Amino acid sequence: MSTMIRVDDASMMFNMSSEKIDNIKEYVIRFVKHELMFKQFWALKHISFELEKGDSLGIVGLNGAGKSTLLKLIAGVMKPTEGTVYTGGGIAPLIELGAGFDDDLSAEENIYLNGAILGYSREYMKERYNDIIEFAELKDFTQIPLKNYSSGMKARLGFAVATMNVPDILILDEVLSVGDYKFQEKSFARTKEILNSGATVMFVSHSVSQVRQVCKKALWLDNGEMKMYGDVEEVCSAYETMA
Ligand SMILES: Nc1ncnc2c1ncn2[C@@H]1O[C@H](COP(=O)(O)OP(=O)(O)OP(=O)(O)O)[C@@H](O)[C@H]1O
Repeated sequence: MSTMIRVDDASMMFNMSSEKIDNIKEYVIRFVKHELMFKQFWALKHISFELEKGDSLGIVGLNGAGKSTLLKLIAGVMKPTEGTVYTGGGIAPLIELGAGFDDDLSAEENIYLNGAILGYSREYMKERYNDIIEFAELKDFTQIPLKNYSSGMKARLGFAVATMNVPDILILDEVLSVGDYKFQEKSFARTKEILNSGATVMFVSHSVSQVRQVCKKALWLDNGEMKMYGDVEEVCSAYETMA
């Protein structure tokens, strides 16, 4: 089996300003004078695990436990302060759906723009276009600027674009709770399809039942530390009774 994700003793530290500064001028003066006071905050501490092709890992934990931070390290959005993160394939990070969209452009323009950013040709995107619009259920809204979309419509478009291909690694941060009930079922089914095609999936959700349905393994994060890692049922039951 091939290793798709390897996290080796990764820790993430943020500098938090420890005093309240009300205006930018004072901030700049203090910055230049090296008078800014920072407090070190470790959002993740000594995280290690390894996932192979086809593995699915759910991450559970209370608010602020470090779940999204861990996904951002895997997606390459941030580098760990200490330790290493290895990924072995193309990643579809669904962290903030529609983050790459331009609100002044229509859905059609955004789809082609997104395709271009991801390196796909116009012809290729033309082939995928109808599938994307159909999946997002936006047939009657393709020419409207995204600023006039509801947040659910935007999220649907984001999910449809991000999952138009089966990636090697799929990263989902609370995205199966976007859209209405019907769309949630559809996006859930597509996630299962992607998993069944052999992708490696990392999934963050506050819904423990969704984690159980999607994942084989689970990681319980507690204040940035690995509280428990292993079989999804064991970790989720412990989390439900102890958290
Ligand atoms: N860019 C940042 N700068 C400073 N602190 C940050 C930054 N990003 C995250 N944090 C802090 O790191 C901690 C972990 O945040 P994170 O978003 O990973 O938690 P989470 O488990 O995903 O929480 P939630 O369930 O509420 O979404 C929090 O205390 C948060 O305030």
